[in-house]
Amino acid sequence: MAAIQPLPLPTTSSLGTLTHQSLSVPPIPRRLPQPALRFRRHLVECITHRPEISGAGCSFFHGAVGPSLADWKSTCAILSAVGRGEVDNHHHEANPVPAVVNGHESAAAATLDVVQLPRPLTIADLAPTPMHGSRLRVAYQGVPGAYSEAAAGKAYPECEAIPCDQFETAFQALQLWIADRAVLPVENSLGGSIHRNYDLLLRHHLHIVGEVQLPVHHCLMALPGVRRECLTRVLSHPQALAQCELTLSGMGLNVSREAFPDTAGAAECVAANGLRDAAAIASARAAELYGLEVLADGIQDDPSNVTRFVMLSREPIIPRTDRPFKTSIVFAQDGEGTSVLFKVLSAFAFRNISLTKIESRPHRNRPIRIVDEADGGTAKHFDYMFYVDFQASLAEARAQNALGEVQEFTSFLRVLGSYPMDMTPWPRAHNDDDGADHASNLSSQSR
Ligand SMILES: O=C(O)C(=O)C[C@]1(C(=O)O)C=C[C@@H](O)C=C1
Repeated sequence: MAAIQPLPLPTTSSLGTLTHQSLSVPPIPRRLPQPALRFRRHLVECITHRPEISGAGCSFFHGAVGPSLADWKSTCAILSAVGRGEVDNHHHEANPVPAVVNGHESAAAATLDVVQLPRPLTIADLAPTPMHGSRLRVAYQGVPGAYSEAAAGKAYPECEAIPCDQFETAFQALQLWIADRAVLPVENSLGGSIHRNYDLLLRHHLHIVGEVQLPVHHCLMALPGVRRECLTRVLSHPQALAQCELTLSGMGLNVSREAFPDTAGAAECVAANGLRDAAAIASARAAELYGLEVLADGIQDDPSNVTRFVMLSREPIIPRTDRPFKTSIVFAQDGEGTSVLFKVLSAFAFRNISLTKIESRPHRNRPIRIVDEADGGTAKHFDYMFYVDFQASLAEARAQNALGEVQEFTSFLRVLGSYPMDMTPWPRAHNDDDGADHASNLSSQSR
């Protein structure tokens, strides 16, 4: 039987972040080990069995990262060493441990040179809760210091936050049991909807089990000692750049805007590359983590800037009626023009069910419908998928009746989840009601 060698972990600019590539596992032959499988086995083992990786002091799969850039880098060094087999690899060579995720043998077990016979299910296989430890593993997009990491911590206090390079990676990590939950942004009060996640929600069969609303408070940060006059560019997530556009222009900076996959990644880039002409827009925590100095605090165009995140799970929760619930659905219209939409919306209006959100996305399987076929099909209608959030629990008869009616008018209807509303009281900003105060406070901080 061939000995299984540890594989290097993926190297990206943000070491330790799950990448989309690292999750794609090719089809499994019956006997031959494959690099991707060995990597996945190694990755799964990192998460489940290796105290030096998953324990305290290592931030690879954790929300809790040491306070400084040095902590983060030493973590990366440990991980690279583990990847190269420099740390504790006797364990791998002599006695390969079957990779197990939540009580299931992972696909990596198929690499062993033995015939795999089906084994009977045990009670442990049926348990929906994690079997690997007490902490829930929550996938988010970005690197430590990203707002999404904070949202994961708000949604699941004490969780292990797993950084992922793309939204798609976070969906996959959950689907492949590498994570137990995912927390992903869907809309921002200034920037609007995060369309990519709406499309991904439709493509994956996961369930919304909750929501969190996170106040987003942006800082402009640069290397210590860099002055505002030296800046020629500002790096950040496009949403963050959009949320600060007016303020940035008002600050009189002559800077280009450069998009990054996440705000904390932009801060890390400024720090790691010693960029003295660049600033990043990110959280105060990112400034602290990557050793940057805050030049201006609270630069979002609206002091009560907030991003709404959804919490995803492989299993739905059972809807209840003892507290306010929201239900999210997606449907395709099945008829001409806007009358279908009118009928669908009236199903909710007649039952006094409030809608909290409506979003339309191109119907990817049928983006355009030709009408007027008799005349050679001149007129084209764009076809859409509609996403609607309404304020009721699926356990309520009025919600069930409304959906029954919606089904009559639509060709496709899916419930994405019925989940408790985030009812956390809104923290009132000290200068909430006075935009002028906000502006003057800003300029004094940024001097
Ligand atoms: O870049 C980050 O820090 C993120 O968590 C992503 C994200 C987003 O996708 O909207 C989340 C919250 C803020 O609205 C800005 C960016």
